[in-house]
Amino acid sequence: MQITVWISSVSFQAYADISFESTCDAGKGITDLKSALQNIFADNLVETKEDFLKTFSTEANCVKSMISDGKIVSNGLDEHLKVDCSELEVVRVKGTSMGLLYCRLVPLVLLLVDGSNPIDVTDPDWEIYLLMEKKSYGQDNLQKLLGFAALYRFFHYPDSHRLRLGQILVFPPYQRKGYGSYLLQVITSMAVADNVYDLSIEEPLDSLQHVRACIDIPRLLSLQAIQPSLNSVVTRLKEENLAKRTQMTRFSPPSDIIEEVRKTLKINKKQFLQCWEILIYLALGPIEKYLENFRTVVLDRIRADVIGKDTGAGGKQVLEVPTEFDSEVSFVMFKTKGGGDESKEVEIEESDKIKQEEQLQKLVDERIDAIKLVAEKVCVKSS
Ligand SMILES: CC(=O)SCCNC(=O)CCNC(=O)[C@H](O)C(C)(C)COP(=O)(O)OP(=O)(O)OC[C@H]1O[C@@H](n2cnc3c(N)ncnc32)[C@H](O)[C@@H]1OP(=O)(O)O
Repeated sequence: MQITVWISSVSFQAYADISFESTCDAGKGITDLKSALQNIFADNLVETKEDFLKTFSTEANCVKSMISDGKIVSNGLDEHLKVDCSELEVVRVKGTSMGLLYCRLVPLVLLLVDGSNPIDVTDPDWEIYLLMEKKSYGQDNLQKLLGFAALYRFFHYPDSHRLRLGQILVFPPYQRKGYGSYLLQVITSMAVADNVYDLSIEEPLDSLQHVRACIDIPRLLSLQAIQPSLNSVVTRLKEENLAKRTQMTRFSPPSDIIEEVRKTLKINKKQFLQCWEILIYLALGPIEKYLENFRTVVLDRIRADVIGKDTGAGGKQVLEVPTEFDSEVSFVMFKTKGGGDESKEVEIEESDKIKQEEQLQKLVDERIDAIKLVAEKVCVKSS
């Protein structure tokens, strides 16, 4: 059996072409493909190929009409971009028009955004940002939708808002051409212009985190306020030998700098701490001489994040332990020797310690690889 699903890049309606040589019950009943497809595509599934083909003309202007009350938010962006932004436009839509359009995009969210659930289109605090290509094709002044991002606006006491990006998708034919970076840059600039409290991203995948860091690092590099703290960390790392340290050292930025970064660039603390490591890496360049010290900084931070959490209660401690499997379900429970809060000593087998240390080292390697990728990209951009 072969199932080919066609999705129109004009109307986002779909047609499923199902072909098979024969049917065979084998006592288990015949799988109801229609309801399985319906769960994903809902009303977007067109019954016949003929009707599907017709939608290319009947629905040619559907996106345009659904976003007619949208607001263009991309004007005035002047960053270095891989794409020609004169042909692009980001349009913000909310309310009913957003709901109508988003319902057409839900199948793509379910199929292409890992672990994502559709947003609640009846909640007025959701807004979507559509990445449109303005180019006209021949006589037709079609607007092509290349991707979108869904953002939630939270109230922040007493008089501000926080923006949280819940979903971003650049449609497969347009991925890795710089469109995702463009869309995220527009959203970032808008967060600054609107003076929101901060901009965060809900459980970003590594690929998105990379794009985000490539945007935030140049912005941070041009913020003078962070330089003195960064220089003092870098000087210490160049002068000290951390292999001889007697206790874990944190090289985090001071809290007033974290606050300044949030206020000026709308980068939240979690993201700034991620970027801080990349900034240190860049400032240590050429890194080879200081790589061991840098590894120690990353190791200590990861160790504190993963193991340092004091979750003990009633003599028990639950430690998150990274594994090859789903990180959310990987943990170990220890019982403290004293049975009370006063004792933090845990009964931990020597072999477990070795395993844990290996896993930590693996996380450090992965993190340093990710940092290198961003550093290379940022250096190419600025040269
Ligand atoms: C909160 C969430 O929504 S998390 C889920 C994020 N969304 C998804 O995963 C859906 C599928 N993916 C996408 O829609 C897109 O690939 C996005 C949104 C992640 C990025 O958009 P793109 O237009 O592809 O990004 P762009 O072309 O600007 O890429 C910038 C860099 O990111 C890196 N990158 C992009 N995709 C990937 C990937 N899948 N794996 C590793 N690196 C990647 C590349 O290094 C790329 O640039 P380079 O090739 O020039 O080095």
